[in-house]
Amino acid sequence: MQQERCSSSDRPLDPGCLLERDAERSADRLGCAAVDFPVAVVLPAGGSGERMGLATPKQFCTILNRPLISFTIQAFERLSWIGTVVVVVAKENHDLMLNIVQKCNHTKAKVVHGGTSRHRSIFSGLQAFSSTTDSLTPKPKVVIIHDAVRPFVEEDLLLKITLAAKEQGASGAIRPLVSTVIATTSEGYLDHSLERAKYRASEMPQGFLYDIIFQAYQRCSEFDFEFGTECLHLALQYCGTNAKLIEGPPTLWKVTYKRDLAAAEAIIKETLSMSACIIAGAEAEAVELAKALQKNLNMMETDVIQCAKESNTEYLSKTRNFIHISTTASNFLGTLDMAKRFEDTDHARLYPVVVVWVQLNMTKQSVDSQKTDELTAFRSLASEVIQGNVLLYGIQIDHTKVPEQWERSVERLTQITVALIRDRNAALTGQLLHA
Ligand SMILES: Nc1ccn([C@@H]2O[C@H](COP(=O)(O)OP(=O)(O)OP(=O)(O)O)[C@@H](O)[C@H]2O)c(=O)n1
Ligand SMILES: O=P(O)(O)OC[C@@H](O)[C@@H](O)[C@@H](O)CO
Repeated sequence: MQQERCSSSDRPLDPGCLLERDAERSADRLGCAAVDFPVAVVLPAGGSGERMGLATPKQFCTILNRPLISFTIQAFERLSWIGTVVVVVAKENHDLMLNIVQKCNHTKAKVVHGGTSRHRSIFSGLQAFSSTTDSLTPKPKVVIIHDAVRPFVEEDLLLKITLAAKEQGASGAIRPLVSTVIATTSEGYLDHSLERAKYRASEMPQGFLYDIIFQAYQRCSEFDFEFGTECLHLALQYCGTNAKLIEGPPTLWKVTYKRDLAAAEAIIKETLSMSACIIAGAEAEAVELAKALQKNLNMMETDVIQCAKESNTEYLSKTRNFIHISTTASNFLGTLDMAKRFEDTDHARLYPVVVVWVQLNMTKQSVDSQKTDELTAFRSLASEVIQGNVLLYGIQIDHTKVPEQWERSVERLTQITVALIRDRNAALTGQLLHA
């Protein structure tokens, strides 16, 4: 049954913004306790994404029907100790960005126009804050600068970056170099190589005392604005502030090429598929199937967080995958009720909620007309709830008292369920598959 997957210890760290975890909530409490000064964010998102090679700038490319930039904004917005998130976009993308803010309910976001380079965009973002205290966006004590195309940023790193910036004036995330850095001659030959162990890749987020980074941008040269790529350098060069460097997790990378977008989608889908809630009602056969399915899912590293008699949206903060087991067609109404309740909830708005209706056939005598009616009703419900970001799938499984047959059926049911949860493919919604 065991399916090859990275072990839970190898799994990418939870990007931190997909599911509220107890750890996340306690970290937020930690953040509130440790951060007793105003913190704001500037997300440069004014680029064109040339290296991605798509017509749409990469920050607006979608993952699970949602623009990449929305995942990044949410990674900050969900933290109560973070205030305004200034999003810096090209003028031509202003309305598009306002639409994303409205659709995804990014209540902390403030949209401003960027410049012809990343540094110019960042400076525009910093200028959105005002030094007058009664302003709607008063200047913060610490400002976090983070590329809008780095969607995976965890709270504990943000806390470290923020506290270090408060103490040292500047801080930045770093990662070990993967490739060795070399210098080339003008003819394209090797001039020399750097000792890789002595160097690190500068990543984001970076944190600054607002006054320091604002002053650095006021003093920097046109060359810096045009060709510079490192905010930490500006703080050192123009304010004499030496940034504290903090090593971050592997998920800090910047989405630059198409492969990065595919990797980001894979991480988000994997994170969303880590848990599920099984609702089985009270019928003995359904409860028996729920227990067998739970055992198999746990073996495939999908943690079953609850085998509930009835579902309610409180589980939505812990998982976005719900498996409803019914033994007769009439219980389809239970699935209908669940799917309708999840529609347009805050959670479904940000990530598609998967509802898998498992129909346990106790007899094979259901007449074809009943099956046809049922399938028609199921399909129309699926096409309705998908508008509210609920993906409704169906799987039939025939009950049998023959142990080997039953075990094989449950294994097939598990594999189909895991595939549906992991892939979240809209094309399969409304289908009644057979385990
Ligand atoms: N004039 C610019 C250029 C870049 N950025 C932002 O800075 C971040 C990192 O820059 P990069 O990865 O280089 O983005 P692009 O410039 O869009 O990519 P490319 O160089 O491939 O065109 C991105 O969020 C990008 O939108 C910006 O705000 N303003
Ligand atoms: O040069 P790009 O605009 O692709 O990316 C900017 C990166 O250089 C920057 O995000 C980090 O290196 C930290 O400064």
